[in-house]
Amino acid sequence: MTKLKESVTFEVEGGTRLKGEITPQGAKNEALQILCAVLLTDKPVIINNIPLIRDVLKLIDLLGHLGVKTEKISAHSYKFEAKDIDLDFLYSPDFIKQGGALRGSVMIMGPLLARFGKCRLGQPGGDKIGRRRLDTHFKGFEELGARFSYDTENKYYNVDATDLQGKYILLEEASVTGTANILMAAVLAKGKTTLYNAACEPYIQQLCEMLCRMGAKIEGIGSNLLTIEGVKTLGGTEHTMLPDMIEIGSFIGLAALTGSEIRIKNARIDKLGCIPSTFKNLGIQMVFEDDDIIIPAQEHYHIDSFIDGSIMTISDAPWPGFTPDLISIVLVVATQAHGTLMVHQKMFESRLFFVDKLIDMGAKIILCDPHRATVLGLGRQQDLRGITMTSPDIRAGVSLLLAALSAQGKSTIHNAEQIDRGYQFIDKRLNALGAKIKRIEE
Ligand SMILES: CC(=O)N[C@H]1[C@@H](OP(=O)(O)OP(=O)(O)OC[C@H]2O[C@@H](n3ccc(=O)[nH]c3=O)[C@H](O)[C@@H]2O)O[C@H](CO)[C@@H](O)[C@@H]1O
Ligand SMILES: C=C(OP(=O)(O)O)C(=O)O
Repeated sequence: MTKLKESVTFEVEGGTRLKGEITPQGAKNEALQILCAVLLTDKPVIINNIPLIRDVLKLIDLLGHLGVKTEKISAHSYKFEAKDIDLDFLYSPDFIKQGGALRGSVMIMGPLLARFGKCRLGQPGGDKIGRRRLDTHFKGFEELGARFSYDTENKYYNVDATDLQGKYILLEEASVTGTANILMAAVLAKGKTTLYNAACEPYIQQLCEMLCRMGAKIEGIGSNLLTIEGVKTLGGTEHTMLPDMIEIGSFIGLAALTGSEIRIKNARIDKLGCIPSTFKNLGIQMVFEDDDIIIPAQEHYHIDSFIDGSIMTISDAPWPGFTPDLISIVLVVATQAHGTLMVHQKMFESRLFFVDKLIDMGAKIILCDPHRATVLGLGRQQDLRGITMTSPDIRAGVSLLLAALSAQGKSTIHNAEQIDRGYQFIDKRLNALGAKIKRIEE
């Protein structure tokens, strides 16, 4: 496995037009679910199109410590075999450290509970973007008959069960990782589980399809009502990750903000939901050719108004609404549009604070409150200027990178390892389009 550097800085020379083709990586959030699902069987599972990003590498490492055998088949394909699982590892300090390094680790709980009757976890990591409670996960496990306890002193979540029993569960929120976790527990529970208010992002749809290929019985895939008929065991399978829709949205934003012509290859346009139409609302032109998205070089783009003439608002919502993970990108793209945009980040309360850096770069943004920002587009009458900044989270980080690429002069982005959590070799791939990004690692 690639050795990960602790600290990464990007030095970016901005103001260059980019041109060329880029192929999106496999989806980060899907990969985290799919990798956890290998724990549900002792049979081999082959996974293709694995993005080689920080969070995924860390999860593969964690699975290895749990006893999952990993074999590299090719650059992005691995074979996993969870035959001899070492549950003692759950009680080691290393486990707490490794689990705490990413959000996705929380999804080992459902599979381990279902297959071995217990699991524990310290506070999972992930973006610091506001409160990220796990109540939905644990209430779901409890509904299936598990006992849950929280060790407040050591901050451990514990679950155990002798038998999981299917039932009707109404989730209190359509949590993405929560749905994945409860679903993975329910596939091996006795009898029928009905999950209502389930998340239905493409990540979850892909997980359901993988589980069905392993022998699970799931109906309602793609909806918020999943019906699961428990089975005794699951077998092996082969799974291929979808292209990362958040990367695709980021590349659409990159092309618009830098006035560049970019072709995004093999985008699985059928799986992008309202992402393309949301960027179209910002005035960004897109041509769909086969499964590629071509964004032509556009000097100017004009934000639409609503039909009644009122100011365009873009907000996040559970799927099929607009994903919260693209809100920061939409915001940065609006800084050079013509017109005004209200950005409403409903889910997370600390995800918009990075706008102070954009304001320092010359953007006109009013942060109305932690959830809402109004962007007054500069319409390229004034360029952003390069500055030194620190990336607070993955999506803010990539938004700052986009801003730096469009700005005049040099920008320095510290804490860029945050960007590496979700974007594979981003500097190399964008430099191949003509960007000037220098990676400094310590
Ligand atoms: C590893 C992974 O897959 N991470 C994704 C996952 O995180 P994760 O699964 O942790 O996020 P959740 O879906 O649980 O919830 C995210 C936030 O939205 C709130 N919430 C959620 C559902 C809802 O109907 N109403 C509501 O307000 C929650 O209270 C929470 O604050 O989903 C998030 C929401 O799409 C994404 O930003 C993350 O990239
Ligand atoms: C919030 C995100 O990731 P995580 O849930 O892994 O922190 C994200 O991918 O934008």
